[in-house]
Amino acid sequence: MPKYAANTTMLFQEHDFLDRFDAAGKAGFQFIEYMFPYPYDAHELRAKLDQNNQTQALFNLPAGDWAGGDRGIAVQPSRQDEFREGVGKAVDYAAVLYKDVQGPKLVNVLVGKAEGDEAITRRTVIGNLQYAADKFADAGLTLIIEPLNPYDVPGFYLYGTQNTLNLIEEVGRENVQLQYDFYHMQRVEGRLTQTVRENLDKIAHIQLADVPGRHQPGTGEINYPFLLAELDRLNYKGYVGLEYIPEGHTEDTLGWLKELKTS
Ligand SMILES: O=C(O)C(=O)[C@H](O)CO
Ligand SMILES: [Mg+2]
Repeated sequence: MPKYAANTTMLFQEHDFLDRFDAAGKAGFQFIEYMFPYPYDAHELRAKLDQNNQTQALFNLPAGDWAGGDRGIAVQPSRQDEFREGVGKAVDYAAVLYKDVQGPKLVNVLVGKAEGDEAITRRTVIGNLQYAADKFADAGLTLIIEPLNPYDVPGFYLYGTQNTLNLIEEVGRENVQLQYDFYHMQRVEGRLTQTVRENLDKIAHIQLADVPGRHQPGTGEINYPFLLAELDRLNYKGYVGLEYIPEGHTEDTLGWLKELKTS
């Protein structure tokens, strides 16, 4: 069975962020992911994890001015210094959040919205991801790249599995893999079962939400009981991040997971 991680950027918003570790712990979550640790002191976050006997599963590289519309900056030539400074910051946070963690230590990158010449953009994003991968390799970290969907994030540089695998190939580093979000990929390409079957060796992290609406499994078109059983059949032992907008109180949206665990 995969290791299910509560995404506390999206879940448990009934609580202040630091209290979400406790709420997730009470709901039975041992693994925690969220987007950005940076508004908080790393040691403060680590203390919350330790208090709840939890393990950090994932966090993201700094992605620019999120509220201002940035969804990453790795593709923007004019922000190379800012991107590379963010790599250093992520390495510092990982040293605290992933200390003594066994298994892969994952940091996700959203590459951002392209600006200007395609060839320059491509050279920029490959150079930045190679820089990040090399710094991460020194720190024992895995860089994972997440494609999104154009309906939620128009203008983003990276949609779809194959585009992302092509980019990973061009980056050419051992410690760079795919972050596969069932929600985004259902909206872009479908083929969820086939894609996972064909590429599981390249997928370092999986996330889920249903379509439409990005709510909990069972509210939309994706057959999660089948899909998650398929992950078991494929012996996927990585994380599945619960990255959905709860329809109702978070604790009331977890029935599907309880059923899964008892089935
Ligand atoms: O948007 C997503 O699906 C992600 O996973 C990003 O990391 C932001 O949460
Ligand atoms: Mg995601």
